[in-house]
Amino acid sequence: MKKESWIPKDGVILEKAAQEVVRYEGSAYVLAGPGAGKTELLAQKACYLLETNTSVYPARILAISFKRDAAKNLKERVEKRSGKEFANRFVSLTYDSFAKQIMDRFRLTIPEFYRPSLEYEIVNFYKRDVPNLREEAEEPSEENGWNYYFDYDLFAKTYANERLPLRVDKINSIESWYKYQLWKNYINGKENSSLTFPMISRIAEYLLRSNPKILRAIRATYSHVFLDEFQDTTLIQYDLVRTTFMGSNASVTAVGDVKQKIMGWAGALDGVFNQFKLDFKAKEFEMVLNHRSAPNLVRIQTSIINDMMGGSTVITPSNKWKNEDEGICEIWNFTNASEEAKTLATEIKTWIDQEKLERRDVGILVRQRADMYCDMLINELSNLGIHSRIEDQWQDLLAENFMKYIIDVFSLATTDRGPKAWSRLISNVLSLRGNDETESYQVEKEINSFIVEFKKTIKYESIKVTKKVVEQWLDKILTLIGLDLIKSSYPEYRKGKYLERKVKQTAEFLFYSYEKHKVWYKAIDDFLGTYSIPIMSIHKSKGLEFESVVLLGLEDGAFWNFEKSPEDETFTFFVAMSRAKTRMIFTFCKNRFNGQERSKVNDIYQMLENADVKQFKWT
Ligand SMILES: Nc1ncnc2c1ncn2[C@@H]1O[C@H](COP(=O)(O)OP(=O)(O)OP(=O)(O)O)[C@@H](O)[C@H]1O
Repeated sequence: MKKESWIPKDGVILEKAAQEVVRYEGSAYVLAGPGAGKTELLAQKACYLLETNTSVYPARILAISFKRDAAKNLKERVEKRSGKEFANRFVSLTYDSFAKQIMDRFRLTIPEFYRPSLEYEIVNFYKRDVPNLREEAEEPSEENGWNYYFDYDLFAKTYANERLPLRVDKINSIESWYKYQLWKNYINGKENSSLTFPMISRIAEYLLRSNPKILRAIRATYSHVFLDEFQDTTLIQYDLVRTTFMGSNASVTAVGDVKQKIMGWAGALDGVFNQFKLDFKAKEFEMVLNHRSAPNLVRIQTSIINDMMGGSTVITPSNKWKNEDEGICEIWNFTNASEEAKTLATEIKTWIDQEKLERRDVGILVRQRADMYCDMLINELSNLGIHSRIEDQWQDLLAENFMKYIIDVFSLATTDRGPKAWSRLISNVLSLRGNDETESYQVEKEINSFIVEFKKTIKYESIKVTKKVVEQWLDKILTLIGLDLIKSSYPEYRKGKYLERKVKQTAEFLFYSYEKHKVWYKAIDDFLGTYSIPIMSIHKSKGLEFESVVLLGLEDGAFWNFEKSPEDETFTFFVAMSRAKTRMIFTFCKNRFNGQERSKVNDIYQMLENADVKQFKWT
């Protein structure tokens, strides 16, 4: 297709800056607030590049996101709009999987000291692991004049901040000595190495930097690179991107919102947009529309942005709304937590009934510990016949690459909603096996006869459904689809027992849903969360949106780190409040746990007051 004839997909109308970004050929960065359509812009740009052959065949486009479900969502949008064939050239990965794929693929070129064993374990390294490290290593004698007291927290955050190789001759402090020990122990200390993702990123970066041939090959693969949620990129992640693409022919487009930088605690790089601008000679674009939130919410968000950042940003709601005052934002004050739970449950039920909301249209967010903050609410909702669940574990599991096969086979065997699942499944299997449409008859026959049999098994009443039985069914489904192919097509499954572990977890969760409903078609929906109000931490809500949002516990206790990191915590609050399309409720509960105040988070309340957000006292 000619560039001039291309128009955005699905009837989407892009604002002027977004249209320019789609067609801009150089590297660029796009700053835009919540709901501006940053992710949507990347999907549209991918369609444009592929359909107009601006990304010249057979080059690929690489998109890097933070979360697995975000990467999957982006890929699906491109696939839906441009078709599988084009979408095959759109590679959508997380930072972690990008680094891991490079390391796994070129493992043998890594210098011995840093080369992990073929099978390795992925681990985390926290502050609490530092004492173990100290115990395991034989500490050097104290004659060197070093200060033997060091900050474990800082160490755990920065152990991989330096580029490899570590210089033995530069070991001049207890921290640098332990950094070296950590790499040595984790890589070579046991038969199988243990690696954290920051270590994997560092190894991948080192590998590319020291192997120009491999670097050239990777650069030749990608014509364009997209970086989503760029504000949260860490020093280590950025270093990998820079080594891979700075000075290459790839145009790199980074999108993000500095006001949603919520990974500061995890090392998000300050000033990363400026650094990117210099390194990639990138042009700045700014988008000013908010396609998500109702006008009154956009007004409040804008007031808060201007309080947070200074200046006088203007953000415009989209023109789909009828009135300027559409959108509710309120603070609800409670004295005790059981009243809070009862009131919220009753109100949520009213929203669902009167506004015909689906369960998934309501999002309940907490700063942390959803289990502790929401147990009463979960019970009260359940008393009213509304199921809710803490999404964190499901979110990651449902984004697994093998899940689509399992869900479609299961749905086809247990429900009557056939045609969509059927054509999706066949098309996914054909593409996994590298077959073309002419071979579809054979594949359809094979899968159909499996499903006919599977239906009988599932319906067979005397079968006692247990976790083990479900696990066996899942194994059979994956064997039908092609277990080896699944392993070879998705790099995360190539090594170790990760796939087995995830299949086991799927069986466990499916079984749990089955136990609740005792009929499979309901169990599948339950597993997918169709019947549940999602509850999650603000961090997990990044990139998501809901018709109505409740942020439960805008209190000192929940935002306990506010004094130490006011900026991070304010941005976190801002992420929460910008998830709402039409209703945003904050709650404060005086007697939660051992009593709550709002003095530490007073700045947030002040900003809400400045924006004329009203408070209500319920009890
Ligand atoms: N040009 C557009 N026209 C109409 N709707 C749009 C457009 N762009 C995005 N949207 C819709 O607006 C919502 C927000 O889009 P998206 O998630 O891409 O925003 P974002 O900038 O990534 O948001 P955030 O940073 O808050 O996560 C989505 O429902 C999306 O479908």
